[in-house]
Amino acid sequence: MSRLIVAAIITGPADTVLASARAYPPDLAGRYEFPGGKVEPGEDAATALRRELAEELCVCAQIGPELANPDRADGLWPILEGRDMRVLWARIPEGAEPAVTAAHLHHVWQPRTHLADLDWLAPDLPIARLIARKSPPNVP
Ligand SMILES: Nc1nc2c([nH]c(=O)n2[C@H]2C[C@H](O)[C@@H](COP(=O)(O)OP(=O)(O)OP(=O)(O)O)O2)c(=O)[nH]1
Repeated sequence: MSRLIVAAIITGPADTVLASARAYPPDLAGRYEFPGGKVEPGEDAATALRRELAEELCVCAQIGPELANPDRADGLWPILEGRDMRVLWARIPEGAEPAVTAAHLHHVWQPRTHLADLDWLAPDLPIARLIARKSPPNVP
């Protein structure tokens, strides 16, 4: 069975959200995604996401509630290669700038209401559109 992917909606200053341009594979390079990765066996979604954000962005994130897919009872989002993705809101310390590591070419803090204007991985566009219409929750 293919592994679940978890990804973060990281909120930033002035009502922005972090979008990360993938570095690989070549056919996806430069397209934006929500940073995250595969859930390892034995991890829950929040633990996996904290680990992925520490590894890929070198940030210590607080993980908040899920942004469930309104069209599916399990709340998961269908993504590439027939996989499913769980999407969670997240926050990083004020002033922290995510590092660019091997996974990404760069990151942008995109105004939330214009999130869908970026060139997202195709499965992420409906997620970006929903975020643009939603007020972010409080992430303690
Ligand atoms: N992280 C992330 N992956 C996404 C998103 N949308 C989407 O279709 N995907 C797909 C792309 C990849 O096929 C898969 C994630 O794999 P990955 O390669 O980023 O995961 P990883 O960091 O754990 O893997 P690895 O390269 O270290 O082995 O999910 C998204 O918003 N964020």
